[in-house]
Parts: sequence; C-alpha cells; structure tokens
Amino acid sequence: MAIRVANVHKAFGSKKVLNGISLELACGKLLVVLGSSGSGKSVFLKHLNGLLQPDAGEVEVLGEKVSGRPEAELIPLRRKVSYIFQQGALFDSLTVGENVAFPLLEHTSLSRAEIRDKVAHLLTRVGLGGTENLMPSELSGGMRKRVALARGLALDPQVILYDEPTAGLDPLTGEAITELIRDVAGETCATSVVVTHDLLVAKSLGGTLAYLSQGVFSFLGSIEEAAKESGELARFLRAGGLYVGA
Ligand SMILES: Nc1ncnc2c1ncn2[C@@H]1O[C@H](COP(=O)(O)OP(=O)(O)OP(=O)(O)O)[C@@H](O)[C@H]1O
Repeated sequence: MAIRVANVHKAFGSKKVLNGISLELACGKLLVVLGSSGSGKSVFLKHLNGLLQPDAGEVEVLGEKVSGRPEAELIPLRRKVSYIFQQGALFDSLTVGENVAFPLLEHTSLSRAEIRDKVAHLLTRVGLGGTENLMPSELSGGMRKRVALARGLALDPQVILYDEPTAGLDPLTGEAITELIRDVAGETCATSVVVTHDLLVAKSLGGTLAYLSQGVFSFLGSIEEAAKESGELARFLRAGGLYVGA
C-alpha cells in the first residue's frame, strides 16, 4: 500500500473536520478526492505528508508512519512525497529555473550542469521549455501551476499530492493541467491524490473517487459507480455538470 489512513480524527477548536476517516490506496493508483467547500479535502491531504497531524488515528505513507512523528523525522519521506500547493507557492524572488532547481540543490549531489539539464527536461515536460529565466511575476496562473508541477516532479516522487490543481484556471488551461497529471501518473507509476471540486477534472482523470462528507469518505469507487448513488453525492455530481440518473 502506498497510503494507509486509519480512523483519523482532526478538529480545530470545537470544529470537527475529519471524523474517523479511513482509506487504503495501492502503489501507482490515482485517487480523486471530491467534496464541497470546507468539507476538509485540504486538511485530509495535509495529513498525508504530515503538514497536519491527526488528533487520533494513523497515517502511513510508503510503509512509513507519518502520524505522531516529529517534523525532523518526516524530511526524508517528504522527498518521496510531493505536495503541489493550490497557488503554486513559487519563490517570487527566484527565476523559474531556480525554482525548479531548488529541491535538486537542496536534496541531491547533482552537478550544476546535471541540474541545468534536469531543469530543462522538467520544464519541457510541462510544456514550458526555455522559460528558465522568467520571473514568477511574469507568468500566468496556469504557467505558475506548471512550474510548481515541474518543481514537484524534480525529485521523482513516489507519491504526488495535488491540492486543487485547476482552481482559478480557464477551461482549456485546466484541461491541459489535467492531461499533464494523467500523463505523469501513467508514465511514472507514482501514486497520485488529487483534491478538486471540479467534476470534469475528476471524470477526465479517471481513477478512484472519494467523496468527503461529514468528515468521512461517504463514497469510494469509480465515477460510474458514483453515478448510481443517490443523496448528497448525486446532487453534487448533478450540480457539477455530470448527468446522473434518468
Ligand atoms: N489550520 C487551520 N486552523 C483552523 N481551521 C482550519 C485550518 N485548516 C483548515 N481549517 C478549517 O477546516 C475546514 C476544512 O478546510 P479545508 O481547507 O480542508 O476545506 P476544503 O474541503 O479543502 O475546502 P475548499 O474546497 O474550499 O478548498 C474549514 O472549516 C477550515 O476553516
């Protein structure tokens, strides 16, 4: 198993967000986490690399315990688990090339020339070849997300966590990012978890759907199976533009 979440609870003050959530995801699989705004999708994702710690329950990623570990012990695991933030989280004072090179400089002993080649390769892979010298301020939202993805892939992660990768993008750019996520999942055999509330993205990615509601996954299965559900999930799918039922 790449990811094992067992009975995880998380509250902020009196607000319960995760309420005994459980999940197992095998290596190389893609999971799409759906749910309404504020249902706790990002909170769930942050538990997978220890950015948040559960109040109770266990999280294991790539066979290693994430929950209950001090920050310093999680650093080696985070090299294998890439978290792609919603806004891209680029360093604004560094060029695009320097942003992508950053994890390679920090965590590998590659030479400058090797890093330059790897950065060029990663940027080409996300459709941004030759943009090394641009500053993040010169990029569109879609380009920033691509650079963030290139940086997130730099260390050849075994698990990739995407937080709303298409939020705020026009449909065509969103589609291009979705294709990229699908291609990366197919080519690298990495395990991917994609948090989104865009149902068309979920449909296009395929993989397993998890619907977060009331702090638990009230549904886990394929989009075809989801289409047979009733209640909140059916309403969510219908409102999101996926035709469900007769
Ligand atoms: N660090 C924090 N401190 C306090 N409350 C938090 C914290 N992080 C998240 N929350 C609360 O947890 C709830 C779930 O937040 P989360 O960001 O996971 O929602 P989401 O499902 O990802 O929503 P969206 O789709 O709008 O991004 C929200 O009520 C949020 O205010």
